[in-house]
Amino acid sequence: MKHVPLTDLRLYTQGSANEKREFINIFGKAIQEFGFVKIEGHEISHSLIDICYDNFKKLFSLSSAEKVKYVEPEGLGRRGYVQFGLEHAKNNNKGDLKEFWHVGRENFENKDLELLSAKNIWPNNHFPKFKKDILNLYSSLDHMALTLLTAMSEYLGIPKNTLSNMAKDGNTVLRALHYPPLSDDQFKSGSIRAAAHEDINLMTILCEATEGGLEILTRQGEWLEIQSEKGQMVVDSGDMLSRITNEIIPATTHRVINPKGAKNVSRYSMPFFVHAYENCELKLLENCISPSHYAKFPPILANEFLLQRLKENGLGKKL
Ligand SMILES: O=C(O)CCC(=O)C(=O)O
Ligand SMILES: [Fe+2]
Repeated sequence: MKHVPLTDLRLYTQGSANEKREFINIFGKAIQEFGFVKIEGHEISHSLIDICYDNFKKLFSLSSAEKVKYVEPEGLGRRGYVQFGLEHAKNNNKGDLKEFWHVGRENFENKDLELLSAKNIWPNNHFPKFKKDILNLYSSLDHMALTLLTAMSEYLGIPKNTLSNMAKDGNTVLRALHYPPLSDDQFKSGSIRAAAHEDINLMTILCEATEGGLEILTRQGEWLEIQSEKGQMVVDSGDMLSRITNEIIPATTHRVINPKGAKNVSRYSMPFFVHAYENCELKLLENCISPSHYAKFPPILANEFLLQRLKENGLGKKL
């Protein structure tokens, strides 16, 4: 397969029983066997995505001195601004050529989880509509994520709300990324925009990026570019889903390469990292159990797993 499979979410949300089954199979198989899938027919408006990109472009164009005012005091980068070059892929000490901003959940059904959650950091009042626009996109993506996790549970043959219940009130983050144009020195440094990595979370939904550069490592070991097209979301699964499914749904390695030649412009992207709620126990799903895997994947709380992984990515240090 040389192309990322494409499917239409309306088959699942509005289709007949057969169409629902068709979606579940295409979606599940694509994630399991290919690693990534493109989804059209979702309800997230293109104009909302554009509005959010405009907001973030303005934010990233502030001076560094202004932006560092929005760094999370604990230095974990869970919310607010994370400086250029700070995050790196696990087992890679070269910082990625990117800066980013994280927005977390504001509306919780379970108030205990709200108390546990890191608080969002909002830019000052030069950005009057920022919060409203971004939270609007957050809740649309959250809704889509719960639908996709329901379909994934059906694919795995487990009760259909198993995965969506884990992500309800989840510690999910919208990440807005800015990859600035690169200097000659940066080109020569050997760093790339985002080095090869797997996502930490259950599932990631990527809004279409403003430029190309995203590549996935196919199961045959080749890098394959993913073009994002208008109206399509790109979806992949992360380490948390891999862990609880006993690697039946592996996390797929991907990266963002540097622009080639003269096309040295900024790239913006907005992945939505779907996480389990903070004190959710990540344990092997019932029908994925094989006794020999318990030693490899002992149960762990979602937040503990996240903190462990953030540190491995260079984000655990106090600044
Ligand atoms: O910028 C992109 O298209 C992907 C970013 C990514 O993989 C990540 O931040 O985990
Ligand atoms: Fe990623």
